[in-house]
Amino acid sequence: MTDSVGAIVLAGGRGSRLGGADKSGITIAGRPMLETVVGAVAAVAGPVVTVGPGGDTREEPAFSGPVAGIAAGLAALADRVDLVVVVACDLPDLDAETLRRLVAALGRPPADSTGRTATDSTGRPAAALAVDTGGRDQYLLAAWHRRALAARLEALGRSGGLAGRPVRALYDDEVVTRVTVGAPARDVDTWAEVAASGPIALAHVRAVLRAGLTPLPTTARPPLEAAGAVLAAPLVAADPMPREPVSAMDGYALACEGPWRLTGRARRAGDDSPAGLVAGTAAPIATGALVPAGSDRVLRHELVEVTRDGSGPAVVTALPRAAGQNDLRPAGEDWAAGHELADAGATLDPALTSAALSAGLTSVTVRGPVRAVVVTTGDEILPAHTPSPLPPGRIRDTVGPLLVEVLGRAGLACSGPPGHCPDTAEAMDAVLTGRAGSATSDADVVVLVGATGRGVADHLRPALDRAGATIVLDGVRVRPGGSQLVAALPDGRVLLGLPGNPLAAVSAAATTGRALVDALTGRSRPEVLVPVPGLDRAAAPGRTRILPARPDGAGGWSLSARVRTAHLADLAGAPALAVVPEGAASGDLVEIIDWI
Ligand SMILES: Nc1nc2c(c(=O)[nH]1)N[C@H]1C(S)=C(S)[C@@H](COP(=O)(O)OP(=O)(O)OC[C@H]3O[C@@H](n4cnc5c(N)ncnc54)[C@H](O)[C@@H]3O)O[C@H]1N2
Ligand code: MOO
Repeated sequence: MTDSVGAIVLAGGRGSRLGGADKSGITIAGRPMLETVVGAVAAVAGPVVTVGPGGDTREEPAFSGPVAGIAAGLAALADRVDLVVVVACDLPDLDAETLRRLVAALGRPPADSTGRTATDSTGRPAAALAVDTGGRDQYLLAAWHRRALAARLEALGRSGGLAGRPVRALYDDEVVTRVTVGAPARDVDTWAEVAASGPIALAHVRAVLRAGLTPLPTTARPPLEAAGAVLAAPLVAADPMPREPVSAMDGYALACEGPWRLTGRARRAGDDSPAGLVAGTAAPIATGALVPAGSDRVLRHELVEVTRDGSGPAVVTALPRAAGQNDLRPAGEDWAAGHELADAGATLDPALTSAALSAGLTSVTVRGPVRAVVVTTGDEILPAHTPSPLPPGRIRDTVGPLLVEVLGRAGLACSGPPGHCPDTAEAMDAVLTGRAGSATSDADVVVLVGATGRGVADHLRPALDRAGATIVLDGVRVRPGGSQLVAALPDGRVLLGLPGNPLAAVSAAATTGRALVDALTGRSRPEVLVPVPGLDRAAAPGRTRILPARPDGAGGWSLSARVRTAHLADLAGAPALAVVPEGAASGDLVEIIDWI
């Protein structure tokens, strides 16, 4: 009789080393890790129980750790099975064969002599535990005799409880056979490990860059000098708005009940007359003028009638429709001193810069603006203004000068015209070590166009190696722009490598360029999501597509189905790029990016 096998897949946890990301949703090699793991498990096990948010069951209490998760999974399996496979959801290389080996090892006496007491009277091990390539136990890749696992959990429950227990505790005092499974036991705990697993999903670019790059230092500057930068601390008003009681309209300042004798001195904006109003009197007042002491109301002149009766002062009477109206803006009507106008992460756009001035701030704490320089590569590239006829095989630079604008929209402030780097190792070394001129050495980010491929003329990767750079991102599962690259240079600059084809360069500048600014400045940025018809036809398997998007004149967007990447003609007249993930279906919302 063969033993029946069930499986517990742990898909909870806080992903603390992943910035709190949900591990099960992380895609490696184009596949969510959870899908890979469940696929492998389903090939060897009958009932499969996933434990975690959105799974079949959850640990009690939530986030109380893997041991509590395994207990919840076992309770859901009940006694339907003899053997239980226990796996974490973060094993992107797991395969069915590895699980079969673990299950098979349960039937044999332990291969290694643990010297511990057997709990199984047959002498078989209680559990078979995977060992990875580094010789480390992988506690969340194992097979168990169900009864042994149940007994072990019960024992742990009695001695200190299951919550927060390290998973290693399951194996203490058990007869465990270790099976060296090697590579399939690799787990993914950090974004660096995600990025090292080959081209990443476009959706992960932001998190990978945030984890792999150091934010720029903060500086305190007057608001106008910080325009375009990102707040590193909340923007807190120093002054109330308005600072003093002022009139919102041209009209009359009034004291107490009317009708009012018009005896007060007229007030203009900028007036600082100390004279007040006595009860029953009025004074003409301009928009923005300080309200005189003693007045408790302002009415715009459309709401009053002014009558002159003989030689006495004119009389101001409120019209019936003035009931309940008051055009006096008390101090602090819009905000009080100490009010938080914007959170850290907000961009000092012209509006927020202006608001900082309204709030009386003389200095704001910011990161950025990120300073960038564009360097094109390729011996075939001639300056954009080169007259015809061009020598055979040469082309004009059709993207460098325009990238400055695209990068600016993404939040990268480019200084000067693009530089050019010939296809030699020495020239590339000079760019990466800052010897290529002050523009490249002063920049926070060097944006390199071309040379991201692995062709005969591409010197970038060997040069990064020689420079001692750390590659943070090498390839994205996106078309166009798949070969893009981001590296941290030892001197603190960041290299953004854009693929050479012009449309790919623009597309990567608009998407990864934005994510790069987010990472370097802590910028927060909401995505713009819109419905787009015909999405299923636009989506492609295996990668995200970036397609030119045009307003359709009826409140929606239409996408270009086909794009050629060697020029920007297909982008002409398209103010946005649409990000169409693999598997996008009609009715889904897609992100659109205003690339220009
Ligand atoms: N064996 C493979 N070859 C290529 C692949 C691939 O997957 N396997 N991908 C292709 C794609 S897609 C792109 S994009 C490029 C990316 O390669 P590079 O970043 O190394 O780009 P270059 O080779 O330097 O240039 C590519 C193409 O673009 C033209 N170019 C470059 N700079 C400019 C410029 N400033 N203005 C106008 N045109 C420019 C250059 O002449 C090339 O024609 O790799 C493909 N190959
Ligand atoms: O980067 Mo290429 O399509 O992706 O032109």
